[in-house]
Parts: sequence; structure tokens; C-alpha cells
Amino acid sequence: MKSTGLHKGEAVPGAAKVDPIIVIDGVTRTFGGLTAVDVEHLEIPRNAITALIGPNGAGKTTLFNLLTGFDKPDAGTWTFDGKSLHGVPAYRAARMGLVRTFQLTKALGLLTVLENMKLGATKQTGEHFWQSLIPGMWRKQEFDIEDRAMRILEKFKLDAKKDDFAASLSGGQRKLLEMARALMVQPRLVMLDEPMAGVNPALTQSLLDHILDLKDEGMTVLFVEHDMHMVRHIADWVVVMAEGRIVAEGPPDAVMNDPAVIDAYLGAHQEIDLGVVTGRVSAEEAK
Ligand SMILES: Nc1ncnc2c1ncn2[C@@H]1O[C@H](COP(=O)(O)OP(=O)(O)OP(=O)(O)O)[C@@H](O)[C@H]1O
Repeated sequence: MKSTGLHKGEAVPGAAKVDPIIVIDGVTRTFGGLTAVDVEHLEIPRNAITALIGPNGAGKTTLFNLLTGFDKPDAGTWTFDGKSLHGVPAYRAARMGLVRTFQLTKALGLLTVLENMKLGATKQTGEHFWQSLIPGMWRKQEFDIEDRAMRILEKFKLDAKKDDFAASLSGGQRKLLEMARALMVQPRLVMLDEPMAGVNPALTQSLLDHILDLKDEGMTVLFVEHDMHMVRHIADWVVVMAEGRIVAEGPPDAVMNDPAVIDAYLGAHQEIDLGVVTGRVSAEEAK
């Protein structure tokens, strides 16, 4: 079910949300003379699926990197659940409940699927010196982590592969593993960078279902995607970036029919099904 009634007032860039989980103010990031991100104000609605779209080089990944502590802005502030995340490194953001996946998957090929999952767990008692002196406590936690990992792997139908090296998985299975691993920290916000890129059509539906499940389980999802079918299908809210700025936002149908968006982004691809551009749909199927 699509979530509606997410914003207050008009659906214009910077629109206030009824219950925002992320609030961004004046965030800029430049590389030399290039302004990659220049976001005046942006709110991401809680317990909804928001798509961040825009042409190549619009600054989507850079914004993801900033929000998750993988990069530092030149200026600006942002909060997650009312707490400032400025200067908070990625591992601490993950502990606070904000995790992300990458455009190119970061599953560690020479670790098994289960080992990758265990690495995703934070707040490990073993990390604390004094607690690590009580071995029983550590073992109990190790058991709980493995138990949780197996439950998530079962859901993602990767349980039979738990002892396989991540390198032996297909591209799509690696994406599933990356998403599964992100869930090890019991996040409140999951950020996915191009979850569909390189995913074999056979796994597409299962990936979409997993993303929809995250919302049903109470999580918030923010994802970057070039596949407009997917955006239309699962997004409750769409934010459009071009040249570092937010140029439009609103419910998917309204945004995708907005002439400014068509100019800034969809223009060149209007006639082509983007599934064809990403290789998910053949030109014949798109007709
Ligand atoms: N580390 C960097 N050093 C220099 N320039 C960078 C760096 N990272 C990003 N840029 C530049 O910043 C701009 C925004 O890039 P970014 O990767 O955020 O765009 P994007 O919207 O994610 O694009 P795509 O859809 O192609 O992934 C681009 O012009 C890019 O070349």
C-alpha cells in the first residue's frame, strides 16, 4: 500500500513533512570548483519509501555519503530523529539506526555469507573490553547474532548459501546479501544506492518485495534509482535532484508528469522505457 498524506502544504522543493525522520538544512559539498551538492532544505518522511532520482552527476551519491558520514560537507546541518548527525562517522550513524548500501556492492568476497552477516552486527558486547573478560556473555551474544543472521538469511532465501563465499554469489544475490547485512543493526532508516542496478530480472520481484517489507516492518527507506518503473511501483514520495539542488518533490505520479522534471531529467529518456536503459526490459517488451 502506498503511503499518502506525507507532506504539509504544497509539494514544492523543501516541503515540510508531517513526520520527518531526516531534516537537512543548507548542506553543500564542493569538489574544487564544482558544487556537487547544494541542498537548502529537505525533509524525508518517516515510515515511507522515498526515491531520490536525477541525471548522472546530480549529486545523489554524494548526498548519501554526506548523510551517512562517509563524506564531510563544506557547510550545513542535518538531523536524524531529531539528533544532529553532523560530524558523526558512519559506524556511529549505523548504531543510531541509519544504514546504507552501496552502488557497487561491498560484500567481502572471501568471507562466507554468514561471516558477512556477522560483520554487519554492531553493539557487540565483545567490543567492550571489560565485557570481553566475561566469556560466557560474549558467547551468548555470538549465538544471538548468528541466530538473527540466519533468520534474516532465511527471509532472503540465502540460508542455503550461508557457508558459500560471497564472491560465488550472482550480482543480484550480492545485492540481497548487502541488504540483509544492513538489517543486522536493526535500523530505522535504510538507504539503498541503486538497489536494482545489475540485478537479474528473476531476482527483481524478490528485491522489490523485500524493500516493501521494510516499510511494513516500520522502517523508512530512501533509495537512489534510475529505473523509473521501480520508482513508480514502490515509491511513496519522489525527490528530484539536478546539479546538486532539489528541483522537485512530490508523489510519484505528480513528479513524473512535472514539466520541470521532464526537462531536467526524463527529457532524453522520455520515449524509452528506462528498464531498457538499465537492461532490465528488452526494447521489444517495452513497446
Ligand atoms: N570524490 C570526488 N572528487 C571529485 N568530484 C566528485 C567526487 N565525487 C563526486 N564528484 C562529482 O560530483 C558530482 C556529483 O556526483 P555524484 O556521484 O554524487 O552524482 P550522482 O547523482 O550520484 O550520479 P550517478 O547517477 O551517475 O551515480 C559529479 O560531477 C561528480 O563527478
